[in-house]
Amino acid sequence: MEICIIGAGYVGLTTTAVLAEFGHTVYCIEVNEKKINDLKRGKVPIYEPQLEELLQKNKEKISFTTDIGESINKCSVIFVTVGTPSREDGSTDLTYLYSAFDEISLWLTEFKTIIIKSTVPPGTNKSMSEYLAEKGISVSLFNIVSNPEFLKEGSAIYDMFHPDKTVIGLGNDDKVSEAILRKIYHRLDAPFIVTNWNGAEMIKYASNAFLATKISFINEIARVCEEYDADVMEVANGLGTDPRIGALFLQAGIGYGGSCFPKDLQSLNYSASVKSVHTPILEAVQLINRTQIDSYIKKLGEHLSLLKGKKITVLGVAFKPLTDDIRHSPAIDLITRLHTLGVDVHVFDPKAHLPLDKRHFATQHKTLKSSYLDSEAIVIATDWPEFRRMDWKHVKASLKGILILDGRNCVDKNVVEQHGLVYKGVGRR
Ligand SMILES: NC(=O)c1ccc[n+]([C@@H]2O[C@H](COP(=O)([O-])OP(=O)(O)OC[C@H]3O[C@@H](n4cnc5c(N)ncnc54)[C@H](O)[C@@H]3O)[C@@H](O)[C@H]2O)c1
Ligand SMILES: O=c1ccn([C@@H]2O[C@H](COP(=O)(O)OP(=O)(O)O[C@H]3O[C@H](CO)[C@@H](O)[C@H](O)[C@H]3O)[C@@H](O)[C@H]2O)c(=O)[nH]1
Repeated sequence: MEICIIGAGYVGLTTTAVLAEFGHTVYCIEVNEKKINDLKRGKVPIYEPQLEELLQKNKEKISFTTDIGESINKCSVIFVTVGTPSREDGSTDLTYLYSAFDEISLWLTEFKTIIIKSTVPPGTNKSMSEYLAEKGISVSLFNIVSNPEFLKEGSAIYDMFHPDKTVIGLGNDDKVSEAILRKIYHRLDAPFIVTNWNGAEMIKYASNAFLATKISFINEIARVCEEYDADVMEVANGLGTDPRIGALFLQAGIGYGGSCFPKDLQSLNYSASVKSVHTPILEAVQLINRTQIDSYIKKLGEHLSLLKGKKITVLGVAFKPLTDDIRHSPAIDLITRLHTLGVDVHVFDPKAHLPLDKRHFATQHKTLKSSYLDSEAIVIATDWPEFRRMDWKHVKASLKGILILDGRNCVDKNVVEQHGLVYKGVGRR
């Protein structure tokens, strides 16, 4: 099939690569000219494992362009993958979605299936259908389908090839889109969950809210563990063996971040509140996450007695490993807090960089080893694989202090202690 993908971000580029691998011809349309020029030269603007290789492998089937009209004319299917960020009040900013629909509307002369992959609040697919109708476009010229995406950054390609389900939400009278979606995704071995527009939108928000709840739950349990000489890793292990609970997303740490959980929880909260639905669980999940860094700043203060003027190394800038994405990164929150307290902050991340407006908060090093030379303490803020297997002998010889504060519970406590260093984790004994 010939498919248009609007937006060349994490979701748009992954969808482009995977659908091309499935044999489709893909036109990836993006407003940012620099991104398109880079992509045309084979330069992928984000770091995501396997993405560059898969785009390169399928380059004959992929066109990158800023010209929406020319591409739409060739395609019967349009995926919309533009960003849907949060507004100040927690509501979702749908500006990019509306701008994409404004552009699509100019070229709707033949029937198209418009698939919204962006995460959008309940009611949005319906609103977009009405929006096109209000522009005078006949409803016989389009079907809108909600097809939320569940990939995780750092394993986006794998996740898109191996989803646990494909969710599609259809308009009331839509009898044709399910077959089209099944044809697009013919290579996937996963059940289809077919519901209405609002059902699909809610599945996406409920999924992210539930995952974030698991994380805040285990972080709260970690706080209690610390007071009772219990180890949250052992508790999570025991807890996760119950299949009704499940072992995943029970990793205690300095909190969740990223481009999805923070904004999607706020958005769901907002969608509920405008209908006067009280959501104490969602609020508690966010409160725990907002305050999770506090106790680790306190631990640093207790160990070093005075933080002001001390040299401390933070390992990690990205919100999670295997990505250069820094949106809502807890590592950056931590760096910001330490900078505000007068700490001389030094950082290292294998892929991510501090944003321009926060570059002066810390010295960012090009190598791991140079980042901790003469530091009083190391704080692990992102669980990159290279931090798990650090050369602890070298660390001990290079540090001025002895504290390793593992904000992701990702390094071996015993190995660290064997090297004469002091280990403190999250909810650890
Ligand atoms: N990042 C993830 O891991 C992930 C996973 C699942 C779902 N989602 C959801 O998918 C959506 C996209 O997320 P993302 O992280 O890929 O966003 P992103 O910000 O990385 O990419 C969006 C891209 O769309 C482009 N764009 C905006 N308006 C456009 C227009 N009118 N025409 C063409 N291009 C346009 C932007 O320039 C940008 O490059 C969001 O709703 C997000 O919540 C993201
Ligand atoms: O046990 C855990 C698991 C994750 N995290 C943190 O949670 C955040 C989010 O991690 P993850 O969910 O792995 O990455 P995302 O790429 O944000 O993916 C989430 O958000 C996407 C966008 O909606 C969804 O598609 C995915 O299904 C959903 O997992 C990161 O800061 C992680 O460090 C923890 O603290 N403990």
